[in-house]
Amino acid sequence: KRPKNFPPGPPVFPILGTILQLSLENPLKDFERVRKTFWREHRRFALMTLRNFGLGKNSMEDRIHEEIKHLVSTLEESVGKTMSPRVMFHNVASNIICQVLFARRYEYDNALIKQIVQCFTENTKMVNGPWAMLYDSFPIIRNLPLPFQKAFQNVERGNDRSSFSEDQLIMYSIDLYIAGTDTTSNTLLTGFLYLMNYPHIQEKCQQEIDQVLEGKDQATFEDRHKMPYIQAVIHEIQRVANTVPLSVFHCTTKDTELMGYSIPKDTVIIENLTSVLSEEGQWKFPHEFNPENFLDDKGEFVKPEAFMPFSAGPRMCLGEGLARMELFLIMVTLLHKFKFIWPEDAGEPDFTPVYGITLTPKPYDMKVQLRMPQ
Ligand code: HEM
Repeated sequence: KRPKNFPPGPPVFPILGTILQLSLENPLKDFERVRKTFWREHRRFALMTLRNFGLGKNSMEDRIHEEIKHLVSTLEESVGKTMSPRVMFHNVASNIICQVLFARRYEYDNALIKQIVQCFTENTKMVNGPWAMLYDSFPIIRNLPLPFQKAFQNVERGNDRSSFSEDQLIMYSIDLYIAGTDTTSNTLLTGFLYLMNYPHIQEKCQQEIDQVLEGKDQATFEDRHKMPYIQAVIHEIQRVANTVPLSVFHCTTKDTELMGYSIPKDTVIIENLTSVLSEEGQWKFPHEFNPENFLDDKGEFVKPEAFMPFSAGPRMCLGEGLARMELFLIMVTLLHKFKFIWPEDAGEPDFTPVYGITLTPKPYDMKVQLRMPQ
């Protein structure tokens, strides 16, 4: 039952609540429909300033460059061939966060890391998929042998159960590992999918990189201030990638008043980042891939307030600083060295992502060519 003075919303049915009004496969369109009808006034709240906790700067940059060297040699082995970048980008993001957490990296074909990446990839699709929604909505089914049990098994696999649940440190490390791997890798995958299919944008990036890096052997994060176009492209990639479309679900910890409405303690709050990142009126080209969304008339980089792929507020992504550094250094280094080509036999690109707690591009192949004599 809708509590007294609760914000307006779709009709609620006994027992079922609002579940019939959401597609279990991919509710993003339904949230958009519901937002248009009931939640327009809340937009202001979604436009709060981003806060960046960041991570130690120079040491981080060195770690990222160290990993990029492995990435570059993997790509060099693929020059002239077609390869699938999915596992590779997962490994890169995974190794960078592993360096932070455990001071070590894993070879890209390491069996343990392959298994972990596989488990987390499955879980990010399951966590807000149809079975998870049923799990959340109907506590009575939680002990039944239904497919959501697989998600719990995935988390437990390879760990000693008794110490696993007791050791908070392990939980923190896993949180950071998951948060730092799937997000960055899927953003990179989306980025290269678009750059291959918008070759003029890829070339324009390369021209700017060549100019700024002339005579230097590698990029620094500071170089971003001299690269407004690259900055715009990376931000536009993050905007269209919409990597964490519903952010992380929150919950009110006490009875809350919001714009005159009452929201009781323990209400689930879902942030619709999808709608902010493509909202008409906030973007010059809300529905296309166009770096102009982040450039002013003079070609200078500008960041509209509605750019919030890392969410907002006191619980916003604490890895934003690391993620932005990774995206910049990886994109710049790879575009400097290589040209990425959509294979002739790959057909029309499909930009529609696979829904989960993170959005993932459908698997694709890419062709790699060296740009400069090595
Ligand atoms: C492109 C990459 C990334 C995107 C789009 C992204 C996005 C997000 C979003 C939307 C949230 C939810 C914030 C909220 O609850 O309001 C979040 C939380 C979080 N992210 Fe990221 N993230 C990225 C990379 C990273 C990286 C590299 C790390 C590694 C340290 C990380 C660590 C975290 C953590 C620990 C949280 C939970 C914060 C909390 O609950 O207080 N993220 N991220």
